[in-house]
Amino acid sequence: MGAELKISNLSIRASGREILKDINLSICPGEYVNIIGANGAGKTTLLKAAAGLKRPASGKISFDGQDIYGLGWWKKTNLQKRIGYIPQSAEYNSELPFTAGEVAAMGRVSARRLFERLKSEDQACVDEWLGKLHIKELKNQPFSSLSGGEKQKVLIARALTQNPSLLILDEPSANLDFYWKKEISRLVKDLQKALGITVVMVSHEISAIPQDSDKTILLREGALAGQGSSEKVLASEEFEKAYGRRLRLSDSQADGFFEFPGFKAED
Ligand SMILES: Nc1ncnc2c1ncn2[C@@H]1O[C@H](COP(=O)(O)OP(=O)(O)OP(=O)(O)O)[C@@H](O)[C@H]1O
Repeated sequence: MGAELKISNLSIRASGREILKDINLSICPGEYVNIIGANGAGKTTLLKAAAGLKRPASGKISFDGQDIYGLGWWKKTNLQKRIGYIPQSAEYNSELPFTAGEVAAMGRVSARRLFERLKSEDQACVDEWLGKLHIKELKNQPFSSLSGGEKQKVLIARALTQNPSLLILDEPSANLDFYWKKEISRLVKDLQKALGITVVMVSHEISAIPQDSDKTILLREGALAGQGSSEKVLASEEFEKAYGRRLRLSDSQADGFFEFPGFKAED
């Protein structure tokens, strides 16, 4: 079952600067939400705050009605176990000497106490997800030797073995080729449908936004510049202000994703 996320009057400061300004958002259980915005708009900061990793200067983030930053550390840590967070690829150390199976199994560690050995059912859970993501044959391969798309799948497996009710992904398609960009988004969309989990994904690629997403959120210079259906947000004046380019949606695409060729830049 997906989690509900409510963000009220959220402001975040760093180095004396306000990098998120008075953000108000409501994400319903089981929704698939895209976050877009130009470089530096505040997308990663928003995701980190939602994952319990960046304390607000003011405002509140509620996860299923619980104020994340109002909880004591024990309750907060337990709540965070229900959040699968996949950071930007630049933030994980791909040279770590682990196999793909070991990285995926890290998600199960959160279900156990520190230093407690994983049980056979944990291993079965890891195998199950590696199988569902079609990467079982990579289990004993060093993580560092995997391709970008394979690494992303392993990190998704790690998040899913945690059995999350909220999956947060920060540009999972970055540095991936055209095929993998869509493949990762399609995979996450299928998982959201099948498991009913809430998904919040930052994407720089319009072609990685599924047309049947529930909502797209546009950030500009740390502020909320738009939210609603993807069609509405991508065709909005606010989008033009954020990206300096106006897009007009033309025919929808047969494969269920927006395509750059599906947009026509207006002169
Ligand atoms: N710890 C910090 N100290 C100072 N400034 C920060 C800090 N963290 C983030 N910022 C600034 O806040 C702004 C938003 O950063 P953030 O990483 O959230 O943007 P983003 O929208 O995810 O960008 P990108 O698309 O480039 O990944 C940027 O200008 C960044 O330099």
